[in-house]
Amino acid sequence: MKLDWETDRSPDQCNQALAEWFADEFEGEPTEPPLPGGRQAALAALQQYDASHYGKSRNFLDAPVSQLAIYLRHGMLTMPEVRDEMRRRYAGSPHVIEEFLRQLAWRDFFEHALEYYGAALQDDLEPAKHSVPRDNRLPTDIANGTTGLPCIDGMLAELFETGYLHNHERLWFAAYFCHYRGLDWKAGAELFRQYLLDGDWASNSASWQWVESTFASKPYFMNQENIAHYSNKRWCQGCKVVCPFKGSYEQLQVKLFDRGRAPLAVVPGKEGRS
Ligand SMILES: Cc1cc2nc3c(=O)[nH]c(=O)nc-3n(C[C@H](O)[C@H](O)[C@H](O)COP(=O)(O)OP(=O)(O)OC[C@H]3O[C@@H](n4cnc5c(N)ncnc54)[C@H](O)[C@@H]3O)c2cc1C
Repeated sequence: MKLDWETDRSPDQCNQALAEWFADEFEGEPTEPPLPGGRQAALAALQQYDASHYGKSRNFLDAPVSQLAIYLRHGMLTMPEVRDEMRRRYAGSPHVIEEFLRQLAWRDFFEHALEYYGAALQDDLEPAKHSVPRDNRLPTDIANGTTGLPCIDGMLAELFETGYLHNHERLWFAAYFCHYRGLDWKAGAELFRQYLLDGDWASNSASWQWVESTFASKPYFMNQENIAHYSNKRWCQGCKVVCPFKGSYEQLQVKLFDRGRAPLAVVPGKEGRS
């Protein structure tokens, strides 16, 4: 079937064509994507994105990020195009886009990792740098977004409804999944691939392994202070639950990793690559 997305089909016709094309692949009615698809929309998003405050603000949920990963993931933009456009636009002040290009380089590195490791990237690349066992199920409270923790359920609702999560939310959720729930990163990575519009095999699996410490020298985890600060207290204000993330990094390290076994050189990851 030939699909000409950019020219002769209305959104309704595109949805209809998709529904027929992927009839056995999804449940429910087709829905409008949160971002317009296609090459023209991708180029417009690239041209409109103001990266001048990216370095200082990217870790904050309220700060505008580019959302270009969705277009990169689906081949609507290439990494060299994004890099060159940013370099051209910020030629007079290259330091402004240093952090943006660094993140793009991570994406490039993860694609090389996938090329190098192949299917092995979907399995532990190294032993975890802790000795806490993992359970490979996806618990129903997570699958349904009903864990009872407002922040985690908020992130899950956002994932399910929009197909997007900010990088910091991805890190927090992955740390919750692996370290606070003791679950296998592969089940979490599968959940992300299922719902993220930019879900892929390279950045997704490599990032989950980075959080778990099977592709990094230490596990990444966060505390409540970190979530409250970078989310501008989005969920913490008025939160009534007993917060599992409350405590210093030193206290949480003991709680998460020192369960009667000697931890393997665990160092608290405050920000790391996030
Ligand atoms: C657990 C976990 C799972 C992830 N899964 C995916 C995934 O399936 N697909 C995906 O594309 N990215 C994934 N990422 C990386 C990152 O979170 C997204 O690329 C980014 O949040 C996409 O939003 P954006 O385009 O607005 O990014 P921006 O912050 O605007 O960044 C610009 C571009 O740089 C690249 N980039 C930014 N942050 C990262 C990062 N931490 N690692 C690698 N590249 C980065 C992306 O290509 C992004 O489009 C994951 C990160 C984590 C922690």
